[in-house]
Amino acid sequence: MTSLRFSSRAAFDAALAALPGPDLAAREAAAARQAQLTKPAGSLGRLEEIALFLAGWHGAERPRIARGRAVVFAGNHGVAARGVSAFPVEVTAQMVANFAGGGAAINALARAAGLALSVVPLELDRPTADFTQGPAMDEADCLAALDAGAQAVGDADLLVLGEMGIGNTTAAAALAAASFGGSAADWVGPGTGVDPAGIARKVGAVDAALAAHAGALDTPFEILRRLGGREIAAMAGALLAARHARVPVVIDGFIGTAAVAPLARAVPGIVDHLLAGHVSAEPGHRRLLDRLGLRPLLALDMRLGEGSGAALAVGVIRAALATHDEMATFAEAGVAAA
Ligand SMILES: Cc1cc2ncn([C@H]3O[C@H](COP(=O)(O)O)[C@@H](O)[C@H]3O)c2cc1C
Ligand SMILES: O=C(O)c1cccnc1
Repeated sequence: MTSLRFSSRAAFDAALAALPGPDLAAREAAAARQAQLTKPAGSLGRLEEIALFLAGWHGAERPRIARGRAVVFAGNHGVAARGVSAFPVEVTAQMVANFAGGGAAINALARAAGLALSVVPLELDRPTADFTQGPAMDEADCLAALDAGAQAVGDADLLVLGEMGIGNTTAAAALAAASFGGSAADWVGPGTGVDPAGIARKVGAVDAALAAHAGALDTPFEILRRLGGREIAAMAGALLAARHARVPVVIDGFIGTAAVAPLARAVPGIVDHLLAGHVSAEPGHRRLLDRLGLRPLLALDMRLGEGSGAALAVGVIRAALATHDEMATFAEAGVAAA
């Protein structure tokens, strides 16, 4: 269980500055076991790396996922009023109702992956401010969202982070640009499917935001607060709290990855307990994963969000642990080693 609370900006900064690492002895023991399994060394490729990753964060030679959980955070964005999405803002709340009814893609994918699902709507009736005009959130708002994220980790032993928020690919592009530089056009993409005029409005919004906040985007907290949204800050809070509880996290698409960007710019090692579930079709996503040094597990041309690609990748993660746990060693099976 995580007990981390983001009661102040200083508490957030302190949590980011003191990240625990994995249990290296457990990781070593898992590597020693891998070397004895009945296969040429390295032949299971990244499945072997995933098993070692889980071993380190779970502190177990043979890690198991018993309490996998997907959490979908939802928030509304003032910048959506600038015509940056193909869909109206009402869809955020309507999709939250759909999640509750079990009818969204993430419901089906979480069930298929054996994940519990929680949905956390964050003040949908009170959109964040339009960040082209000023900060998206005040300090208390941003802290409340970070804290909602931390509380959602619960007793999960693998956490999938998802989001729902009409307009949030524009916020994600702004976060990526503020964290890693480049022009707005480098990070903006079609999102839900805007036309070229919509892309131009998105680029205009991101450029306006970068100009409006120039000189003030100097810390992870300020980047999140000024350019993020509640669901994005909640994902950041969740992954930071998960780190302190040594819970590995699977991130999803462009928006979920953008939540990591401000933290990683200041503390690159924040990505060490993360797996990138997939690379989405949103063009900025691959670029952002590259900047973070994360290699996606899947590439299926998905561009949905909700945690959908990350939930799908849990099947690969479970398979990696199954081989690690269930395969016989050379000695057990009487197979001649190299
Ligand atoms: C029905 C529907 C379900 C979704 N589920 C996730 N998203 C995705 O689309 C939104 C981001 O795209 P944009 O920035 O273009 O608004 C986010 O809510 C994201 O999760 C959805 C979008 C729609 C329309
Ligand atoms: O990359 C994503 O997750 C994504 C892309 C487009 C729209 N919603 C989400």
